[in-house]
Amino acid sequence: MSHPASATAKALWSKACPPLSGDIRVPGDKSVSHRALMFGALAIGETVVEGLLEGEDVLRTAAAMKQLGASVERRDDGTWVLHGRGVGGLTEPADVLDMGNAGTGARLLMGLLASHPFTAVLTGDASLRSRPMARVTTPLAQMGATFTGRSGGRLPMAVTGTETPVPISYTLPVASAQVKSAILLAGLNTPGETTVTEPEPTRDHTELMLRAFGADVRVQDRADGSRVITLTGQPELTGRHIVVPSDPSSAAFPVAAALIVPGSHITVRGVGMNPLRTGLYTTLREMGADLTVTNERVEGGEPVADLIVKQGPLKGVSVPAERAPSMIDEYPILSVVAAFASGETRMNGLAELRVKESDRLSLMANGLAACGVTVRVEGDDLIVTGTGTAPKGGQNIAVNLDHRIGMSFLVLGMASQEAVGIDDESAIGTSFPGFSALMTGLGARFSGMEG
Ligand SMILES: O=C(O)C1=C[C@@H](OP(=O)(O)O)[C@@H](O)[C@H](O)C1
Ligand SMILES: C=C(OP(=O)(O)O)C(=O)O
Repeated sequence: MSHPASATAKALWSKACPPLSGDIRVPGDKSVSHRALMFGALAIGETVVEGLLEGEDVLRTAAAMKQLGASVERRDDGTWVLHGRGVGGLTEPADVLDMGNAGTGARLLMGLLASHPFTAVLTGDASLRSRPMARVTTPLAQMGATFTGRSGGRLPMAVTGTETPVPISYTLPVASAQVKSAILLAGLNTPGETTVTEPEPTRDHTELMLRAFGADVRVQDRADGSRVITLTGQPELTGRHIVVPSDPSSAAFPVAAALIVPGSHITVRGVGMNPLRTGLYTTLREMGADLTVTNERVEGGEPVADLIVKQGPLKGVSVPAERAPSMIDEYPILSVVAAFASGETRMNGLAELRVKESDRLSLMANGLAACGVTVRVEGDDLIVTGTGTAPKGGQNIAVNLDHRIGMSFLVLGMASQEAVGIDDESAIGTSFPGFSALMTGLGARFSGMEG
């Protein structure tokens, strides 16, 4: 589905640039930031969040938690302070909750609301209003919540939580941390044990952070690779200090740029290295990338490391479908890197890419083809064949309200023969505020005009 650009749309062009160099840090992790705000709003006492991502998606979650009765303030030093309502203590919002572009914000919030006995209405931008919500409403309805949305289970949607939620045991039909988290968040205000079984492990920030706040969350890894997560309902969550690591999904863009712009050498500091998030980095190393993971440490309970990246020759690889959950948001930028590698890169099992902020599978395939890259889609697989040389470029791409599509094509332009443009730079602010300034600081040549 195509969406018109936002009202604040601003075009941006990217052209071939000199070698990138510099020592940078990217903004905080989006997944961790959403959860820090939601759990802080449910905890008793004060929660202080350092390094919160101040991107549009997360700011929408902050606003929603305020509308639901929590105290959420930003201090002048950039830390965020919450005083929560206690589990089950959220209150009916006086107005619609507008979650903007954020699938994570909307779906996790639907989980929270499912076990609070009042009605709230959720909406979002044209992209979020086109995304499927049945994946969360189906299990949450089993717990007792009622949903009245548009056809196809889409936003705007009224969520009426139940006063008497029942715990469920649910097996995810798709690998989705958002669905898993929505059920666990509903389970917080539900008596008894709520259990989610995931066929393949997905990012576990909800489990880790809930435990840190004081909940009883048990995780069992089964021999067949599946994982069973059990939450004991109605815990008392206690406010805590959270340090948000830099987002590995954002770091992917400067890392990719440094791999393809000739002569580049950069360092990206303090990147989150949760093993359920690092599939891209595994893949890049298999492609022969000169990528060193160094200074591994634990900061604020999360593994982080510095990444040292140098440009060099890359070769095509086959990325197994089982790796998708650990790099689901990184396929757009991987497909750009693949366009500069020698030979075929086959990215297997990307059905979920079709229901992100846009149909990322089609947008990347069509945009890369327009830029002169040999690319095809077979079923749910994306296959990019590179020649080890720079693609032509020379296109203006409609990003369709999708930040990752926008950043991916700007990175492509940094090393292609002709400039590459995007129609809407503002979309990038959902996950990576300051992207353009940070990349320009490394050496990127971005401008409002073609050429
Ligand atoms: O739980 C999360 O924070 C996220 C889960 C993923 O979505 P799915 O659960 O739909 O795979 C990912 O694409 C999204 O950016 C963030
Ligand atoms: C898919 C993404 O986010 P969300 O689902 O939260 O909109 C993303 O950030 O790439």
